[in-house]
Formats: sequence, C-alpha cells, structure tokens
Amino acid sequence: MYIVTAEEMYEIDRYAIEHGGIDGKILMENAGRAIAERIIKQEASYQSAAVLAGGGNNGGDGFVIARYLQQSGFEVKVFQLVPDQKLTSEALYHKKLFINHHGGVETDINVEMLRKDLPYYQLVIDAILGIGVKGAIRPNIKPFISLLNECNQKIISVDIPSGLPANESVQIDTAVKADHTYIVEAPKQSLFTEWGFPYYGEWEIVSIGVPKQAYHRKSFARRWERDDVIATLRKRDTFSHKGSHGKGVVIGGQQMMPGSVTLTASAALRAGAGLLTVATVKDNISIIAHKCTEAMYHVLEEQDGTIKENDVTPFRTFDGAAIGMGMGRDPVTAKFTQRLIHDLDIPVIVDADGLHHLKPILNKVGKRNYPLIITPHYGEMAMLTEYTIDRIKLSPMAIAKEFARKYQLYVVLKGKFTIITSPDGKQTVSDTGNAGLAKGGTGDVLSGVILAMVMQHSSHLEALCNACYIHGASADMRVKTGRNTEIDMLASDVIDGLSHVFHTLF
Ligand SMILES: NC(=O)C1=CN([C@@H]2O[C@H](COP(=O)(O)OP(=O)(O)OC[C@H]3O[C@@H](n4cnc5c(N)ncnc54)[C@H](O)[C@@H]3O)[C@@H](O)[C@H]2O)[C@@H](O)CC1
Ligand SMILES: [K+]
Repeated sequence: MYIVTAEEMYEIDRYAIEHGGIDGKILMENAGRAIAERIIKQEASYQSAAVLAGGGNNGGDGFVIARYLQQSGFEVKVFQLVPDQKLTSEALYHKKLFINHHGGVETDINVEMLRKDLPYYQLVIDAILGIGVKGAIRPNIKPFISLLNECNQKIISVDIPSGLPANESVQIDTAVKADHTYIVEAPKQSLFTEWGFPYYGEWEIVSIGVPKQAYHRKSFARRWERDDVIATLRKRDTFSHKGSHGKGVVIGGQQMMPGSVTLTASAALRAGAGLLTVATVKDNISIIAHKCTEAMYHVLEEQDGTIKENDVTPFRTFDGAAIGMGMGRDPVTAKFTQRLIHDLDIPVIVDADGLHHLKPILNKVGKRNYPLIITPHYGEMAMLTEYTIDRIKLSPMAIAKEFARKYQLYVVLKGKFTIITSPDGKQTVSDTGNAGLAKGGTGDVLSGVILAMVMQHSSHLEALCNACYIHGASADMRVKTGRNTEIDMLASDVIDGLSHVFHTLF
C-alpha cells in the first residue's frame, strides 16, 4: 500500500486522466459509488444520511454518495455549504445528476439551521474538505466542523476528515473527528502521524480505477504489510547449517546492565540468527548465560565496570553487529564504540547509548563500505538532529529522510508508526505494535530482530521492514491471544511471541 502526499495524489489522478483516459467525473463517480456501496453494506442498520458538501471535488464525491445512498433506499439530503459559483465543474456535474435523480439539496444554510436539521439524520457524511485544504480553515466553514464534532451521529469522512492536512509538517487548525474514513485510492501521510491518526477513526481504502502504472513511475512511500513480509522473509533451506543464517555479535552491557544485551541476544536467536556472541564485561556473563543459554561470549576489557578501549579485530569476523545496548555513556566507552563503527566492515546496528557515541562522528559514517543502521526513538532522534521532539513528531518522514540522506545511513525511527528510511531516501512505515511496547527493553528486542534479519537478507531495507513488522506483530499477538495485556506485557514476552508470528507467516 502506497502512502502519498496531496501533491502525489493529484499527480496520480492526473496520470489516470491524461494517460488512462479516465475523465475526472468518472473518477469522482468511482470514488462516490465505491464509498456508498461500503456504507450500504457496512451500515445496514442506518436509513438516513445528511451529506455536508464543500465546493471542491471532495464535495463532488459527496453528491455521488448521496445519489447512490438514495437509490438504495436511504433518506438523504445534501447540505451544500458554499454557493454554486464555488463548485468545481465536476462537483457541479454530479450535483445536477443528483438533482435529476430527485435528490434534495439545501443551499444558503447557516450553522444554526443545520444544528436543527442534523438530528433527523442517523448518519453524517463529511464531504466538506478533502486534500485540497490550505491554510487556516475559513470562518464560513469552521463552525460546521465544530458542529460535526459536537453532534452525536456517526460521522463518515470522505477521503480525509475535513480540515485535516493530507501532508505531515502542516499544523492542524480545526478538523472533523471522524468515526470512520473511506480513504480514496491511497492513504495520505497524515494517517501515519501521531497527530493525524486519531482524527480518522476506523479507516479503509476504496479504489477508484487508477491504472497501476500511475504508481510505477516514482518511488512513493509504502506501508509494509503482511503480504510484503510473506513475499520477502527468507525461509530456512532444508540443507542449511548454522553458518548459513549469520554469525552475529551484540556489543554492550557495562557492569550492572546485563539486561538489554540479554534481550537483544535472545531476540536475535529467536528471530533466526545462526550463531550469536555477546561481547560484554566479565561479571555480566553468568547472568546473561542464565537467561540465554544458546549465546557465546567475548569478554570486554573494563575499568570499574565501564567498558574500556578494546581491540576491534575479533569483531571483524562476524556477519553483523548490534552495538550500544546498556553500554553506558562514559567517554572511554565512546572511543571504543566510535572505533567499532568506523572499523567494522560488516552491517552495524547502533542503538541506545551507542547513538550518543555516534553523534560526534556522524560526518564520517557515510564512507563505510557496509551499511550503518540506527534505531532511534523520538527522544534519541531529537538528540541526534537537535530538532525538538514536537518538531520531529510534526514531520517525522521528512526529518528521517533528510537525516538518512545526509549521513548515508539507514534510519529506523521508532514509534507507533515506525518509519524506515534507506540512504537513498526510500521510505516505508510499519504500523504493527501497540502501547504495550512503550516499556524499557522493547527497543533492545527490536535491535536483536533487526540483527537476525539483516544478516539473512540481501536487501537491507526489506530486512528492516520485516524486523519492525514482526516485532510489532508479536506484541499484537500477545495481546490478541490473551497472553498479555498492553499493561503487563514485557520485552521478554515480545521475544516469546516471535514464534507465534513466524507460525502465522509460513
Ligand atoms: N480527480 C480528482 O482529483 C479526484 C478527486 N477526488 C476528491 O477530491 C478531493 C480533492 O479535491 P479538490 O482538490 O477540489 O480539493 P477539496 O475538495 O479538498 O477542497 C477544495 C475546496 O476547499 C476550499 N478550501 C481550501 N482550503 C480551505 C480552507 N482553509 N478553509 C475553507 N475552505 C478551504 C477551496 O476553496 C475549494 O473550494 C479529494 O480529497 C477527493 O475526495 C475524488 O473524487 C477522486 C478524483
Ligand atoms: K472530507
């Protein structure tokens, strides 16, 4: 599934019109009919609907929906919020069609009139504004949006909740809080942002007959889904041996912090790594071994429990390294970490304390022969970029892309919507997972799954997408099957859930 900006959506529509020969009025017909059919099927208990139509093509979709709902027996009225002169030619065409089919349209209405009329209808269809919204919501429209947010009826938004920007990086003024949104053709960026998502309510996509080639010309962002994982996840070959699945190393864990490396190592093994070594300080080893019997160990030189400078040569023989978990932020440890990042010619994943050590040498990492993968959450991304967390939340895709391109690394920006970006700017979003993951240790687990996937897959981007999907799916599965709730789920439960996820994928 592609994720688009408003401009990209217009480009796709244009392609359908210019190259596919589909008239704009037909696209509107397709959109409105598809949405009406879903409403008729899914909202079978409703018999009446008020359609609020704006002047753009979103309003035009509203007229088509009204016509089909009326045909199926709904009592329908369209409340047209702007005069005819403001209607696009396509919207005007479909208004006329609706009237020809004896549809009722109310114009010249104000918010008080609508407040009185609305209770007569069971459903409210919000076709006021679509992806063409620009700037602050005008005073002639704003009160209608407020009215919808006050009313008790079920609100169904067409394409996007009116007033909500399609693109990230745009501040919300006022927007409809929908119960359900039928998204036309492709989800817009704001669906996968923390600030935009709550406005959509439940959501689903309706196709409007755009030729597939419209998507092939450009690399649009994508949502990574179950089918993508099934298509790309490497299955185990009958004749494979442990060496075929990657020999990984997890480097971290200063004294008193054995937990995070344990989680990373266990997750890597559970996610299919062939061999796994933990490089940590001596006193941690017996503790880790107690939890993760399958791992091997490499003792790191330390001073009073702090990891010192160590020889990096032994780590060159591995197929991948995850660095930074429980590592501590001591300057001596920083030197060692920086040398690992600089010298290791293998895929390296840097997380947690490792990200703090990485920051001063960011300008040098683009020259590495093998990929560097960083897995910051919003706080760590703020530390790395010096943007505020709020600023990153407003534009997560743009900021992740800017960073990945500038420093030529893979960025896994962790959150409810995890954004995975490759050095050339390709982006995917993984939205599996739940609030149970908002707990210490889950990031360590993700790093382990990433390590296992990266070592076994030739495409780093696909490996990262699969890791994020599977990690979140495990958390979802734990809750769905009643093994945990979002409250009590622990990072180690997410490791235990991986097995269940793999079962469902093969
Ligand atoms: N061919 C196409 O482009 C298709 C478009 N479709 C629909 O058309 C929508 C996009 O249509 P449009 O580009 O006409 O845009 P919209 O329908 O989103 O809105 C444009 C209208 O809103 C007004 N407006 C913009 N900013 C405003 C603000 N801040 N306050 C108040 N009013 C404001 C404009 O004056 C204009 O009348 C999509 O969301 C989708 O629903 C679908 O029918 C499928 C085909
Ligand atoms: K809308």
